[in-house]
Amino acid sequence: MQLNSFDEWSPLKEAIVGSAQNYTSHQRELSFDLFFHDNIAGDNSSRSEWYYPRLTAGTAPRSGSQPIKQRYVDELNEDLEGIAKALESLAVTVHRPLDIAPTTVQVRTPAWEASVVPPLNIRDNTLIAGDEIIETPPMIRSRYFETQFLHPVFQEYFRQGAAWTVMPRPLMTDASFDLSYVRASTAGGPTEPIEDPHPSPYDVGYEMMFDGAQCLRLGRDIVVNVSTANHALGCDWLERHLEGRFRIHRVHQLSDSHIDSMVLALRPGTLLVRSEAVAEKLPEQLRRWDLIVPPAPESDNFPRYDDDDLILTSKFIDLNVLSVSPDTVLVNEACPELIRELERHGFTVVPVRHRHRRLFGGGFHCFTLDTVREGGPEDYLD
Ligand SMILES: NC(=[NH2+])NCCC[C@H](N)C(=O)O
Repeated sequence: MQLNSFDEWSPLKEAIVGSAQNYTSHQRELSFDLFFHDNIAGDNSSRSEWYYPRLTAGTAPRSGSQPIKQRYVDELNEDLEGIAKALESLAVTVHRPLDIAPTTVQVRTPAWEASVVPPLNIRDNTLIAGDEIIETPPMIRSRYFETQFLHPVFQEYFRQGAAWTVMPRPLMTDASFDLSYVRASTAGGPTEPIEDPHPSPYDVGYEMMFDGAQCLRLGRDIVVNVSTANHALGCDWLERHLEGRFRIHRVHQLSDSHIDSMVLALRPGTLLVRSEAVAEKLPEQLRRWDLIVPPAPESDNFPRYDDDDLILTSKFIDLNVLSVSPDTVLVNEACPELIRELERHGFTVVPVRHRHRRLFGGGFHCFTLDTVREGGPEDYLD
């Protein structure tokens, strides 16, 4: 089918589901620590205090490769199969990425090298803007070529007529990163400092670094979270590139980067939000929509982990639901409060198992990329 995805809720026809095959480790280095700063270093607004492994007291290394227990990877892959099956049972055609090779693959550029991670949170590095695939410039070095694992699928959409664009790639030296957000957000919580950036002959100042998951798509409007100078450059690019086709609405520091555990659009006129405070930061037209604010998740929603298991998301990660239609939503079965709340608002909930979302940085919305939905470039903000 032709690529067509303008919103987050209209009837879903085709989607890609990420893969965790051969996920063996996280590589802790500057770009990883910066990206997950709010989770691994801690900030009171998003970090859970429940049995949070203490990095300084525990055995977790502060830099280098940190192995992930095979059991978690196996269970994650089982859950990913379950997500794919659930979508297929709802008549959605599911595509899967290429698997990465079982031996550790390294990426090397003139400026640095990093070990590659599998294409799991595929929402992050691609934005589908209507009939166009836009590969976004990553913020984590190990994800630099992640979209290549999606190329067999992208090539097929290209053959069917899709536009396909790659945003400019950063040199991504330490000096490329705007550290102001993480430096400011360390106030008030137990924190660990970000390593000092090292100079490189390839320094060019702040560069464009931006994830597709910073965007909330609403027909002809796209709401974009901008928290750093890197994001602002990415958003400038997007605005110029999409001019005349989409309207961009910036929100300032709604989260560290991704928007999809803060606010999700479930149907025209209805938003699922983490809190009332989140809703206040949204563009004015959206503040008139109905808000669903579910009760904060309970600690027993999550597995208990060891001190050397890195936790990469906040406790709000299960807000990261995937809409299959304006009245049907895929929700983590471990989240009874959220399920009840959505049912109370008239949604049909399809409960699906996903155990280790806090270890792998994403929920159902992050793990998927919706490539074909029925909706078009409607104006929902009028
Ligand atoms: N597209 C994504 N990977 N989204 C995940 C965002 C998770 C968010 N940082 C949280 O901790 O709640």
